[in-house]
Amino acid sequence: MSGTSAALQPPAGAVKPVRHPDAPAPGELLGAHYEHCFGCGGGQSHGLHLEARAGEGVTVTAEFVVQAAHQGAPGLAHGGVLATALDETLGSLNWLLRTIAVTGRLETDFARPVPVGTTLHLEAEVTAVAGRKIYSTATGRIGGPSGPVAVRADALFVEVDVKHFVEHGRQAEIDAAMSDPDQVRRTRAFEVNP
Ligand SMILES: CCCCC/C=C\C/C=C\C/C=C\C/C=C\CCCC(=O)SCCNC(=O)CCNC(=O)[C@H](O)C(C)(C)COP(=O)(O)OP(=O)(O)OC[C@H]1O[C@@H](n2cnc3c(N)ncnc32)[C@H](O)[C@@H]1OP(=O)(O)O
Repeated sequence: MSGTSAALQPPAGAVKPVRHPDAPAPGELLGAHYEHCFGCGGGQSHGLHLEARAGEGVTVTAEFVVQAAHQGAPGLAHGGVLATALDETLGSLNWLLRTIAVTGRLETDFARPVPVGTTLHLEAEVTAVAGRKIYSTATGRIGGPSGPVAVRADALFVEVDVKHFVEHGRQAEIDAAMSDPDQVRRTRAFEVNP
């Protein structure tokens, strides 16, 4: 079962998501939203290095190879790391909406153990939008993109202003991000709403 809690049921009046006209084309790699992101950044040696790709509509696909640093039980991925992979994949959907949003709620099902060395094939889509609330769902499959579902999640992301990060982040990292032209360009790409 998944997505059963009332908090993840879109309210009456929710609408279908609209892909932003300047969204990356289907098939395009999205790249990291922040170099030091544990999910997608290249600057975290034990991070997930998850690579997400734009799909059709408001969908993405992503891959994550489970490393020894990601174990919970011997030779098996830690559930929290798998939840992170789902969260990161769901978060990358915001590239297609060109909206900055953070995870408010994430409900995860763990259906099969995931051994170290496995490639987790993820796919995610936005199912509904209600004001600042973005409803989405994701699956992670093993053994190939059409293999059995090992993990799945339903989520509610909440749209925020870039001020959210500037006000809450530690000053040293905020200063470094704001003085990095590439980071500023990437963040601005989200600020233009339809
Ligand atoms: C140039 C320097 C800047 C550098 C920035 C760098 C990059 C920026 C670009 C992109 C990065 C974007 C995101 C990161 C991407 C990927 C990482 C994966 C995603 C994450 O890992 S991200 C981290 C984990 N995440 C958090 O760190 C959030 C902590 N949290 C909060 O910051 C607040 O909690 C917030 C903002 C969520 C809401 O606060 P708020 O005050 O803005 O709004 P409010 O509470 O009014 O909620 C509005 C409506 O959402 C409903 N709602 C809220 N929460 C709910 C819940 N849990 N369940 C059910 N409904 C919920 C309310 O019920 C209401 O609904 P209604 O409108 O119907 O009343």
